[in-house]
Amino acid sequence: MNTPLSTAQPDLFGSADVLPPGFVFTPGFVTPAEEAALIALAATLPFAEARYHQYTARRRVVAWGSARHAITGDEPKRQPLQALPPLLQALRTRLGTWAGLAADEIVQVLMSEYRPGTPLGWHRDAPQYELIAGVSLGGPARLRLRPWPPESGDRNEVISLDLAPRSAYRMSGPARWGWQHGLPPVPAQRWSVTMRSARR
Ligand SMILES: O=C(O)CCC(=O)C(=O)O
Ligand SMILES: [Fe+2]
Repeated sequence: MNTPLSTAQPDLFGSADVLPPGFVFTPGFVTPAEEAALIALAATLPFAEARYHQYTARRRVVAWGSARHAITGDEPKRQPLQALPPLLQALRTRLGTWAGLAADEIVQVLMSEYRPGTPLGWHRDAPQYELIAGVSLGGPARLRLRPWPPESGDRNEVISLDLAPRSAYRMSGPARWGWQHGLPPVPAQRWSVTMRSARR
């Protein structure tokens, strides 16, 4: 059956044919043991709320990367990439390989913590970045995507994708530049690790 994007049904979540071009999703990218180790690492990190454009985001983040590549320039706990913990260095190499990047092309690593009930508002990532790749840990989340700018498509055309724990996603091309994304409030504690290359 041919299901239009605007009425994507729950049983189609994760199906590649309903995702925007340039969006790649894969379940089971990390093992439960790797996930547990990353969550244990998170417990040691100095998460803080970050200003995101004009508002303070409710998720808390830790960022590694040069000042030039900070999302907004005012993340409270930004650290150099050389200070990236070994577990995240290994993930940077693996996620980069999966996303088609050399590890050194990834100029920013962001770990985010979403306490239960925390949303992430509609946005496109800052334009100084090109490719975005992320891994989900802990609780589930539903990623929503809508065309951007609005006149480029049907504004009611919202695609939802369940981001299962341990899955990975990658956004480039149209999915990255021609769509916004956001998360409705998460039902349970969740972490994500997102990585970005510099805009070419
Ligand atoms: O938590 C996620 O997987 C999404 C994060 C995101 O969209 C971002 O950091 O820009
Ligand atoms: Fe984003």
